[in-house]
Amino acid sequence: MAGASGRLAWCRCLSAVRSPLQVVCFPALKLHVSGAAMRASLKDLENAVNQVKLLKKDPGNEVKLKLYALYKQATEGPCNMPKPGVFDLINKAKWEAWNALGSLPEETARQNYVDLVSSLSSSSESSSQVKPGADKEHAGYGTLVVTSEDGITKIMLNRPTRKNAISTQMYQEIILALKAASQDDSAITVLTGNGDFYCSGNDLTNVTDTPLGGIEEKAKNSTNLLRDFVASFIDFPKPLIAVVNGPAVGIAVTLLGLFDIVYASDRATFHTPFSHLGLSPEGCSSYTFPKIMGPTKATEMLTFGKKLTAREACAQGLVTEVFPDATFQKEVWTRLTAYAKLPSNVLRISKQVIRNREKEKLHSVNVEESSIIQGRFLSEESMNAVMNFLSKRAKL
Ligand SMILES: CCCCCCCCCCC/C=C/C(=O)SCCNC(=O)CCNC(=O)[C@H](O)C(C)(C)COP(=O)(O)OP(=O)(O)OC[C@H]1O[C@@H](n2cnc3c(N)ncnc32)[C@H](O)[C@@H]1OP(=O)(O)O
Repeated sequence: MAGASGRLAWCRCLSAVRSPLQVVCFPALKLHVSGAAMRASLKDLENAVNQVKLLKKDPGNEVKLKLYALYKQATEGPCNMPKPGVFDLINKAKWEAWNALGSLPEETARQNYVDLVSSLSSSSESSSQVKPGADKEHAGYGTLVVTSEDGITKIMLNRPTRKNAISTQMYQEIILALKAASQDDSAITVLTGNGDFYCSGNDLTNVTDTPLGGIEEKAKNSTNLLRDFVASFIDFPKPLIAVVNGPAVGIAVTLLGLFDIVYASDRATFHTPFSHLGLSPEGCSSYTFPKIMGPTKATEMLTFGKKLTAREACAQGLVTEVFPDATFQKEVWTRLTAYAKLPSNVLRISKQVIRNREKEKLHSVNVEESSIIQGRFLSEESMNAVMNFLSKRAKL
């Protein structure tokens, strides 16, 4: 176990390996209006920030630094940070890019940011499958696209450039989207991913923003969030269907045991590398997986990280049916549209008859797994594994 000071150093180290694009992609928009005469509006800036997330091609470090600097200048004004030390290469590069903008007015920085993103977007076709402005789209989500149509509420994970990794914001938004879907008039609810992945699991950079209370508080907050997140799947009252459009990793796989139907493209794979990350099973998988596939197959997956193809996952009962990737979307949505025409009350009732007697057990498993994983977050094994991942992806 690392000591408290070791943990603090570790957190600082993690912050240092964030790439500029990451900072540009996931800023909490702390905007303040600084004048009436603006060209690009605050909304334009927000839209541009969202557009960056959909860029298909990595724009390269130079452009990422430029975006970072313009965003900081547009939202906070001239560089106000002490210069990082010589060995803090990434933060130093970011500081230099921001500082180089001198006293450039915030409005100009905002306009330059919007122009730069617009030029990048026109040269890089968006990888989104989302039809912008689809009229049944629910507004207000930053990491999801939620639509309701033909009796189906579709919750689409929408961070394709991060393989739909689940950031803290995405955990919170999924909880909200499930709550809303449980109360809307759709008959069924679908979870799927935008782009080539279904979901790459927990966003491993979730650990980098450590609160004042330190890593212990972070682990406690994260565990509470994880527990509430999983509970919202356990409690979901109507048929919940996973449309697994590509590879699934970690918590995106374990949760499948709580879905009512799982349809997968034959391109999908199912991988839970918990031991490699020093983590223990979550999402009630320590209970649902042995029930679904038997304890030995569950152990191969959850303890030894064996990756399954879609057909293997189907043979083991984790997946309901596998479709060829070329016809996956068409076949699945045709099927689901027909299912959603069934009377919605009886769909709810049937789900509850099938699932309710397990609910109490699932909640107690969730609480137990969350408490065990809280200890794992703080373990050296887990910290080292996350550090390795983040160091490898730091490109500066
Ligand atoms: C102490 C507090 C802790 C807070 C925790 C919150 C509570 C919940 C915890 C739940 C327990 C854990 C559950 C899990 O889900 S464990 C599994 C986590 N996921 C992974 O280990 C996958 C990691 N990613 C990969 O292995 C590969 O990226 C992947 C196979 C998914 C794709 O490989 P590919 O080569 O096709 O693509 P890239 O690697 O180039 O990926 C593109 C960019 O996306 C970034 N990426 C991908 N996955 C993640 C991820 N999970 N987290 C963060 N970022 C991710 C990747 O780094 C690339 O970014 P860059 O272009 O900037 O390099």
